[in-house]
Amino acid sequence: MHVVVNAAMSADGKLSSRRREQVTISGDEDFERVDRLRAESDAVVVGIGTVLADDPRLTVKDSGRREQRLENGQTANPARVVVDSKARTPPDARVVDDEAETYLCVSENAPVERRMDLSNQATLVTAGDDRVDLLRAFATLQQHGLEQIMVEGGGELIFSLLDDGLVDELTVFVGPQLIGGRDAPTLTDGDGFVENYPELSLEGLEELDDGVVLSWAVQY
Ligand SMILES: NC(=O)C1=CN([C@@H]2O[C@H](COP(=O)(O)OP(=O)(O)OC[C@H]3O[C@@H](n4cnc5c(N)ncnc54)[C@H](OP(=O)(O)O)[C@@H]3O)[C@@H](O)[C@H]2O)C=CC1
Ligand SMILES: Nc1nc(O)c(N)c(N[C@@H]2O[C@H](COP(=O)(O)O)[C@@H](O)[C@H]2O)n1
Repeated sequence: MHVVVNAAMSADGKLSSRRREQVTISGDEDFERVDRLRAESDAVVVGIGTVLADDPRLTVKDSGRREQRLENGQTANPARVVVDSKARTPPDARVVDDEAETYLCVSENAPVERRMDLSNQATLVTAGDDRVDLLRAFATLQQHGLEQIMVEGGGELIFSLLDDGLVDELTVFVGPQLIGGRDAPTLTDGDGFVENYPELSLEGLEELDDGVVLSWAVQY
């Protein structure tokens, strides 16, 4: 399995504002790059915080790319994965519509009723008692044939994946705005590291739109 985290942050490292509403940070060229990356992936992963905040589709936008996937014997869109311990994904969320297959990673303690409600729309992967055990959940996703994984956020999930040593590459578009706010989500939230900080080795640097795309390999 190969895991790439891709996100867009403001020049001061924020993924969105303190209101936790979706903020457009990428420009057209970066959204094209993101669409290419989605089209090259077997699955696009987000946390439940992102689903509740953004109601994302996580589909490939360009029809030519979807057709190319079909010609390659793949589904038109990559699978979508939501990390959602308590099965809080709303049944009418776009991420569980019929545009693509969806996996919901839940914990053992997710209410049975909510799991039942969602089980017609998504494949449930149960891992962890109260919180999703990412190592186990990702191992199960791999058993389902999902090898090339793109994680889009948010900051809580990205931190945990780094903490568990699951991230191979980190790609960040740094956009030309400042968002600020001590409570605004950053690229890596969670508890934060106090030692054994993951180290990054710079692999690429590209000017796009009015910002820059930085690509790193993660070294544990
Ligand atoms: N600019 C960008 O590129 C992007 C921006 N965003 C922005 O980020 C914000 C959302 O980010 P955030 O609030 O951090 O939410 P996340 O999407 O990171 O989801 C976090 C939630 O995932 C659940 N979860 C389950 N298991 C784990 C685990 N092992 N580790 C971590 N989380 C786990 C938790 O909820 P529970 O316990 O209930 O399961 C947790 O609160 C929004 O404002 C959105 O707009 C999001 C993506 C990309
Ligand atoms: N790459 C990128 N740039 C931004 O400026 C963004 N705000 C995001 N957000 C991510 O994209 C998801 C929306 O996807 P759909 O367009 O609905 O398919 C959103 O939920 C964030 O994960 N990304």
